[in-house]
Amino acid sequence: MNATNPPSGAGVAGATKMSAVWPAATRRDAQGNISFHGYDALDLVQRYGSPLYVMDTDEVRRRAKYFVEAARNAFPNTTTHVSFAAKAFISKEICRIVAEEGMTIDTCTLGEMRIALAAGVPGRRLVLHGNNKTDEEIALAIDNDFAKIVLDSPDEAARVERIARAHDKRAKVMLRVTVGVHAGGHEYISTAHEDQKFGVPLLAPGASASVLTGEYDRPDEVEHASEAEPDDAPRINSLYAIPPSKKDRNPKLEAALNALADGPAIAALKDIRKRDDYLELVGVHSHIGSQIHDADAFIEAVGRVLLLRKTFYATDGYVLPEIDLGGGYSVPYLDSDSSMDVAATLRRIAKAFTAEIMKGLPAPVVSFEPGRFIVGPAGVTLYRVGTVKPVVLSDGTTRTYVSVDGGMSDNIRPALYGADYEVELANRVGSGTKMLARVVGKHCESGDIVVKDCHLPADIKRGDILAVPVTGAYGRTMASNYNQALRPAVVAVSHDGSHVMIRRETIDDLLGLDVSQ
Ligand SMILES: Cc1ncc(COP(=O)(O)O)c(C=O)c1O
Ligand SMILES: N[C@@H](CCCC[NH3+])C(=O)O
Repeated sequence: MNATNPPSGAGVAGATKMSAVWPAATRRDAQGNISFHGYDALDLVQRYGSPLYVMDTDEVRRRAKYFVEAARNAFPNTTTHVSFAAKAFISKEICRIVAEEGMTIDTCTLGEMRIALAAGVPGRRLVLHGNNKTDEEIALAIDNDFAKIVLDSPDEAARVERIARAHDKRAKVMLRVTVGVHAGGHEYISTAHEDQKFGVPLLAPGASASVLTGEYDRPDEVEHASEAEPDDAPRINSLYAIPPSKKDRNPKLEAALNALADGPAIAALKDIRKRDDYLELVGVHSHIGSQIHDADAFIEAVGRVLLLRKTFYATDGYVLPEIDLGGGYSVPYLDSDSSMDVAATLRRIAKAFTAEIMKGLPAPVVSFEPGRFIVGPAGVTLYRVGTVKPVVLSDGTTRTYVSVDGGMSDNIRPALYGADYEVELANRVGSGTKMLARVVGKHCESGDIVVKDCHLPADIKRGDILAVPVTGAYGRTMASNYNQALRPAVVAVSHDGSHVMIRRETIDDLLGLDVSQ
């Protein structure tokens, strides 16, 4: 690797560890310099320019390993797959790192597919998602024998079948379902309620989701459940291997399975099965949202997916080999945020595979698709301070607007979701009492905020370096050229050195796109 400035911060006397929202190898020395694996923020900016995304690749590796092992430990008796959601961050180097740690990679556009393939990740370790895939994307996935193509709407099966037939291949497909669980950090990142664009609903319009909620393992209790009185001939023929007596039937489970049997998801699964020559149905997929803190939402979702699997076995005798439970695992952005215990959450998910819901069926392969959890906390953005402007507020207090050389073009999350971040002066110890400040970008929007409310040293000045942690996910990948800003470089830092992972855009890049005469 291409080592740059000699490590300083981590080794020097007085260097202290930062809070939990910073990559583990971040330190601050007695002079106030923040460093990553010993590489000072100021030196990195001087060498690679500003703004600068810093990606701690050791941290990415550590987090990938952690998730893969947590999944394996939570499900000791079945195969688990963990796929990295490349929409959170993608570069060839990150693809290689997560692949080395045993992950597959989830892509959803031609660009993501081509980068992952260019990294040398074989198609059989790639997944294709997307609610509006092009024929070209589908063809590339089929050509490269992708591990799965996740069908997002009922009509997609016919399209994929047609393209598979043209390539004389059998495509491995999953169906993405919307399980009706509302979860996630913001309305825009919640994906499993009915009124949005992803997936196929489980239940027919008007059917109440309450039929899918609750326990199925307590026949004594459910026997008295008035909404679920068993009728004489259960429609779900193969729910019971041997028809039981009325008293041994599980009316709540039957009600759930009957409702699912009438829903769009089962209809779509049946349709896929009809195309068996060219489509191999490998499972169902559920992703309920992103930045989810509440483990209960995952538990509710997995219960519904398992009920769907059971229903399809009962109606069609087909055992769906795999269930993919998507991503969405939250990370703390602020020192005051609690952090999700992912290993404990995965163990709780495993417990949702109750005896009654699994009865008569082999355990499926269980898959996950974390994005933010793997890369979010591994990234820090460095900015140079420009204009510093105190503004007197209507209550007489002062807020100081600290403008930096980036903004919503390198991190859209505050503007899009109202996301909050921590920020630290990274190149010296400030003096004076801390002042109320707002870190803003250089774009022509008043919503161009980097950190909405923070306290910064009163002597903050032009040329200082600010560091904003937890920007490794959905920063670079959602960056734009608004105001013709040049998207910043991504620099990898690790125990092994620092080097450019993605180069900074140049004015020539911009001019090169404008082909008008
Ligand atoms: C289908 C799918 N899988 C995985 C992810 C990754 O989500 P996260 O980064 O929250 O783990 C997303 C994004 O929300 C997604 O849409
Ligand atoms: N882009 C979002 C999350 C959505 C993830 C993709 N389904 C974020 O920055 O938090």
